[in-house]
Amino acid sequence: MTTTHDDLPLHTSKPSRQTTANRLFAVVHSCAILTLLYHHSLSLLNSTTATSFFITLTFLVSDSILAFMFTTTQSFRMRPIYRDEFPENMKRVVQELDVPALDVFICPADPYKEPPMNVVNTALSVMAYDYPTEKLSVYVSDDGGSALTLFSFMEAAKFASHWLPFCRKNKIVECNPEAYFATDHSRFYEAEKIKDVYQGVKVRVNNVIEIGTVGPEHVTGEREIQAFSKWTDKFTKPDHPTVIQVVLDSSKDKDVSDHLMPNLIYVSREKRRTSLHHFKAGALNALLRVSATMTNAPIILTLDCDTYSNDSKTPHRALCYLSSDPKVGFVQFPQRFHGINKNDIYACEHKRLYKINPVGMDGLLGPNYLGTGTFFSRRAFFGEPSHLLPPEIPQLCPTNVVSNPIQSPEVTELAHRVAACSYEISTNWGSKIGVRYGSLVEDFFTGYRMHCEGWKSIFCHPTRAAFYGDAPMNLIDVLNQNKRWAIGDLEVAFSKYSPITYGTCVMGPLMGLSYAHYAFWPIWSIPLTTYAFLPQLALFNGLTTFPKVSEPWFLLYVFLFLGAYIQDLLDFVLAGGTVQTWWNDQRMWLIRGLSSFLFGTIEFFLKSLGIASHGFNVTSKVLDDDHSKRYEQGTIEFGVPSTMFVPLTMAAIVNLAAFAWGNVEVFRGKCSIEGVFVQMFIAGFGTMNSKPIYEAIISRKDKGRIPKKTAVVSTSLAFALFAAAHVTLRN
Ligand SMILES: O=c1ccn([C@@H]2O[C@H](COP(=O)(O)OP(=O)(O)O[C@H]3O[C@H](CO)[C@@H](O)[C@H](O)[C@H]3O)[C@@H](O)[C@H]2O)c(=O)[nH]1
Ligand SMILES: [Mn+2]
Repeated sequence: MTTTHDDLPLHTSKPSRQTTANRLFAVVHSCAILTLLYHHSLSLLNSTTATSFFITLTFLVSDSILAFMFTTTQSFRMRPIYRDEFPENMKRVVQELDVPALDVFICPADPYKEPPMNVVNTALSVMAYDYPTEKLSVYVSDDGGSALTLFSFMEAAKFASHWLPFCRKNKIVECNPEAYFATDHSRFYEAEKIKDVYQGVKVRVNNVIEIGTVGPEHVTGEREIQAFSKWTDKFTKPDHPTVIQVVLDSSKDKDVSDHLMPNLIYVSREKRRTSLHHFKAGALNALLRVSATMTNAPIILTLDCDTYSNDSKTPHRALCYLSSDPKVGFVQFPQRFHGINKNDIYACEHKRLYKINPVGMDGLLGPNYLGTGTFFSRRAFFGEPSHLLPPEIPQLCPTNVVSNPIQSPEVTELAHRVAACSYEISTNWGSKIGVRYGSLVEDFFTGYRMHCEGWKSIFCHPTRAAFYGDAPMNLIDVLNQNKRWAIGDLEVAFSKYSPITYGTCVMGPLMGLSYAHYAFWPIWSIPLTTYAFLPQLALFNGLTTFPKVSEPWFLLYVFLFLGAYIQDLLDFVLAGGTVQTWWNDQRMWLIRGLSSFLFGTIEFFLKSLGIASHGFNVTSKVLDDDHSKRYEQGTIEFGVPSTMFVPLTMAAIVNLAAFAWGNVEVFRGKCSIEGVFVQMFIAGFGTMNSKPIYEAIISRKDKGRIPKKTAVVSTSLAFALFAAAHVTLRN
């Protein structure tokens, strides 16, 4: 493929203008941190009582963790770069005949948490890519093993025969029908007609979902009967045979304008209770193999079931990079979300994770794999760039050319063989080939291992979002999702591939630190928990734990606090955020620290000791109306009783009590504001951040308030904590 034309560049890049300021600040802030740690060490040596020794030690440990996290964040600030790509040049340089084939993988897992109609829309949005149809195949891996999902796809295929020619003819860029019909579509006279067809599909699909089974009246053709015959009485989600159904075959299925349609293949890999199936990682590996037997496209796009395409030209953008450097293993688009409320109360936009940090890593070896919106070179799943690691059978090799039609008996037989749950036994799948097992954040771990093998990646973030997905819209969902991530991160942090040791040795310190930043993400919980309770409890017991306002050390604290917070704010605002969303973002960071990270860390260690086990809890993508309204208004939803809310509520109570107590003591002249200023400030800051919690306990009457049980347990535990502190701190 010819890709380099001097006068037609495919992409350019330029370093961020902030780089110099970032580096300077890193030096100054590091000096300040070192000074603080020195100060703590001195106090530790000079401590006279057991209590002051204990308190100083706790601050030393907490601040060392903050210092470590600060160091890891610097890796994102040393060499951020911005890229631009020119897909229109790509089109000029490469003949349509020469573009590589593209296999798209979509992974749904639960038809109730992930409405099939939305999954179908994701598929339709990519089937309508502005890409040669015969080169495009869409594979759906249904981990829910649900006939409802297959039924939805069969309906979708019929609708596709109207939708695809409509998009092509009218050059539609937003090809998710739901999103498209929600916008003004009056420009095209046939749009209304197609919308009716779409509504019909939606009604039929939602009916079937409501009833819960695909009744015989829906199964008419021979093909359908055969496909649904697999769902016998013995067929259950965790235990069932493989189902592979070619829903559309690009060699014969035509749309209403007599144009061929892309392949659409439904796969539900075999599952048995007796074998591990590795969640989404396993699903992706099954798709890697099944697709190899059918199309074996050199380019693969992986999508979560909710991530639909918002721009039909995206593949050409990705090709600008994939075709110009064989060492590029994947091109990552940012995760962006639709339907987030105005000030993003749950900080689900994850500006740092999905925008600021990837730009930083892009100047190094490239961003980490974010799980969705990623164009891979198939080759990257099979060993280092310079050394292909061949799979156990030649048909799965990325260089293999498939010669049989996708519905031929040979292909069908082989596809079933490689989708079997015993297939991976004593192979390299999951360890050296494909998506890697061993972490609940398979995306993070896999991208990391690829970078270690010498692959590069690219962060591609055009102004028009390439994809949109669903963010969790409920506090408990957010916390559970983040807890899953926390566990997965620690699995990487404490594996033999720990980024801090293995990673830094293989990829160099900056990449190693970038990955360490995520792998050790949950340890934020240690300093955050310390600062949420210790200064406050000390204040209650008349202990001063920070320098007086008049002491020079006080200025150090001011500098460190303001420096970190202002830099965070600036980064956030420069990346397009507002001050209000930033405030919510920092509050969610505190909330996660006291819930997801804390519980994730505990669960991880319990699991390491063999006491507990954990799985991939799929995030729900649906909301009821009542709750949706509260979400729109920006009210935090608690609602369900959960132990994860307990430390949060306790912290809210302790901070408020300490802040009030401090004020009383100062007013009564029992202590000087000079001495307790920092403690009062922290307690006041905690109180300010806890406002939604007080409301959720006291004034709210809706279903989203903190359940009585959680409130009572938290209050009792807060009292127990006061008592314990009284005994230990007052000596
Ligand atoms: O056993 C499973 C569990 C999940 N999924 C699918 O994986 C995707 C992501 O699941 P979701 O519940 O939406 O998790 P999130 O935390 O929102 O996902 C982020 O984090 C995951 C790792 O924890 C990555 O896999 C995702 O790509 C990334 O978007 C969805 O399409 C699921 O249907 C499966 O295919 N099989
Ligand atoms: Mn998701």
